[in-house]
Amino acid sequence: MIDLPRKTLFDLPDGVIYLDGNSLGPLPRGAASRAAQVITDEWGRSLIRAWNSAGWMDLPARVGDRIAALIGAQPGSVATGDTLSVKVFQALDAALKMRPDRRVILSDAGNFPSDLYMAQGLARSLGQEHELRTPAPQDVADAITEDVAAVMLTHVDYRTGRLHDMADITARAHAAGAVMIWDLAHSAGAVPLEIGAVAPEFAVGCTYKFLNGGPGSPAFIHVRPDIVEDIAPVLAGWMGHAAPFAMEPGYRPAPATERMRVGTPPVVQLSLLDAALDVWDGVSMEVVRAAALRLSDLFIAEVEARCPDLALASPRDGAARGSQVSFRFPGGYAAIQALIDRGVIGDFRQPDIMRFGITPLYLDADDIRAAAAAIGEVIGSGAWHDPKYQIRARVT
Ligand SMILES: Cc1ncc(COP(=O)(O)O)c(C=O)c1O
Ligand SMILES: Nc1c(O)cccc1C(=O)C[C@H](N)C(=O)O
Repeated sequence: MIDLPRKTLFDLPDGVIYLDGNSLGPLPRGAASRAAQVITDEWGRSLIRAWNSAGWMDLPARVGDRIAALIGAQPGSVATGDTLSVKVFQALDAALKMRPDRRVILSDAGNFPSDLYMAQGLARSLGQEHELRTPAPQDVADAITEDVAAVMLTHVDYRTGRLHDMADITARAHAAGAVMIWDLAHSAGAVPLEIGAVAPEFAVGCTYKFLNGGPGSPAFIHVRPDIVEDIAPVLAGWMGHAAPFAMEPGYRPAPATERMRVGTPPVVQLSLLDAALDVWDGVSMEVVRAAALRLSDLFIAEVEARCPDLALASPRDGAARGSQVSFRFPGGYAAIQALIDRGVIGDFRQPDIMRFGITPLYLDADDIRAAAAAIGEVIGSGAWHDPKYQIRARVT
């Protein structure tokens, strides 16, 4: 088993402590050279022949199997491609069609906006007969009533890092006759997952956060193998067809989860992701999780000792927290800008959340102490009051 951290596998700029891998993972060294090879050799020299000669055609399924291993799902049960928002839409449409007599989509008020927007858009396209319920995250378990068609939740809350009890909620959903969809955006590569054992009907996620696949890297969708053959995909694209190159006029779904593919795979991004996944070789998710909890507890203690004005927004109990730590602070936006100026990169989420990703693949205790010291300096000195830190960037 390989020890952590694995900093040498990442190309991080000097002088930066990166606490934003929960939004965009850093560049794995192997990914840059693989991109060069795919672009220059495969695309440049092999041209269209590369679909066969460089294995581009098999890439989506191969990468899907590597993700399946990281989320505890069966080989062949994960398809890759598109964006997470698209995968949410596909999963929710399939879930609603599995429960045609029910009209309620249950999510929570902390869910990522795109997931909620997708549910709203889908409901509109289905004639506005469905109701989207969004109780507070801690009230979801009790809100799973027998009129719920689909429970659609993000496992780790993007703002607070609060973790839903996946096994308990899935069991409750199934007991109530509802279909379960988990969004693993902030879980895949962050916490150990046993999707096969927990057995939700669907799990979706992105690969540019803790899986370090790069900006815009493809999303994934897992469909439980025993239901997949009954799914008629709403986005019936040719790459989800049983025989794409037969060019038949009518759609016939591919066997198994491959039917959730839509169009041409993003070959360069998939190749980058494939290379990025090498950093997990020989790494146990349990070891990553234990290290993340140690580092997170240290971070909380160090920040709280220096900054009484920052209020912990994440659960104090590590078992109830994903791989991020968030604090509430009214001047949070400016404080994050001041920290970025000092080489400590975290991010801000409305209305007052300072958010820090804890990623043991490339962070150690010295980084955590240095980051906490910088936070103490920015808050304690009042440096965040500087007008230059109040200017809002387009992407925050
Ligand atoms: C929980 C969650 N769901 C959905 C999304 C949207 O993903 P995408 O922009 O890849 O569609 C994100 C992040 O952007 C997210 O954090
Ligand atoms: N996908 C992003 C993007 O294209 C630009 C900026 C940020 C993102 C993110 O992924 C945000 C992220 N889902 C979050 O938890 O806030």
